[in-house]
Amino acid sequence: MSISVFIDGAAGTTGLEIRERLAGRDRIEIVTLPDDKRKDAAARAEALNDSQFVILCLPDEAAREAVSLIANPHTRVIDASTAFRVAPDWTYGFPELEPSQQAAVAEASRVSNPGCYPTGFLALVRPLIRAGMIPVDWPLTVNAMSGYSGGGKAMIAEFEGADRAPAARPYALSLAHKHLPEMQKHARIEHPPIFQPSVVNTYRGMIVEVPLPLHAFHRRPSLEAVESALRDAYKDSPLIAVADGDVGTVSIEDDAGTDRLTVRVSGNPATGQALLIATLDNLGKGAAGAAVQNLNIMAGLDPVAGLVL
Ligand SMILES: NC(=O)C1=CN([C@@H]2O[C@H](COP(=O)(O)OP(=O)(O)OC[C@H]3O[C@@H](n4cnc5c(N)ncnc54)[C@H](OP(=O)(O)O)[C@@H]3O)[C@@H](O)[C@H]2O)C=CC1
Ligand SMILES: CC(=O)N[C@@H](CCC(=O)OP(=O)(O)O)C(=O)O
Repeated sequence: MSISVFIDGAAGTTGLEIRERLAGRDRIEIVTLPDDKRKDAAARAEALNDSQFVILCLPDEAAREAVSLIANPHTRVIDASTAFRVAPDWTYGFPELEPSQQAAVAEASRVSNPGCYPTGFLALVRPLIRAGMIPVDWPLTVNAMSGYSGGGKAMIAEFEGADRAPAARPYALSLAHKHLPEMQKHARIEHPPIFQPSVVNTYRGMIVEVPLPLHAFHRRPSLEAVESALRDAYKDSPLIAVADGDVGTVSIEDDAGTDRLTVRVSGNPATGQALLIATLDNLGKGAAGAAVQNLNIMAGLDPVAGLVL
């Protein structure tokens, strides 16, 4: 028996990537609307209510509208937007985040797909906070860079249309990026981190970095202990891996074009300063890959079916 999956926003950057991952899959019937109906509220309401699963790849306001159009208890929703990521009645769709999270996603009716930057940040810090290595009241900082597809169709047009697109553009300089509430809530920390991203002139890929002064933590964990805790957290994960050996060089292309996320632990043992680094694809584990992983889990299918490993 197959499942029906309506992709609302299927013509957008994330929607197209989800379609690619679902195309040709057994047991999945993809529902999309013709171009002249894709913003028609009545047509969307019908597809939203007739499908077993819907994946929303829309701006926040349109995602909220889509959820309000669902008038039955059967349709299960995965929302790729920021709209519901800290909503108490939604399940956060990061199956690797906690030992119980995959089971929670499997049962859920409403799943919020994580933001791309929080995916990197949480993969780096949540196991260390859970293990008591990073104190919950520590003022964490995060620096990151993203390919320009992270800003959707509008930013793609901006970078690809410009005579001279910037090589790198730091932003969110007022330290109020929309991902802060999500980072704080799901890391389970007392203060939002200082988060300062940059968009760079490449289509896809991300690097997320968290520096840690291990010498200042009351337990003074070693670099080896930090790496071991992260390795333990992801030992059974098909998508998240902790890199072996010397970190060497890191590039934004490392996991671009895949649904993987790689964690690296670097630093200076003499000073007790660590640098945690995650690479991922903003459109892979940062968006479409995660949405398809959540769909697979909710539908009782192989969690990584259709993903690029
Ligand atoms: N890009 C990324 O790396 C990531 C994106 N996300 C999130 O995923 C969501 C989609 O982002 P992204 O794909 O980048 O954005 P895009 O702008 O590329 O695509 C959004 C799509 O939604 C359509 N749309 C807008 N309003 C409506 C409406 N009322 N009804 C139906 N369709 C509508 C747009 O139509 P039109 O084509 O006419 O503009 C467009 O096709 C956003 O919430 C974003 O924050 C999450 C993680 C990463
Ligand atoms: C480069 C760029 O602009 N990136 C986006 C985040 C992309 C993402 O994670 O999407 P959500 O909007 O769903 O959270 C930004 O910083 O707003």
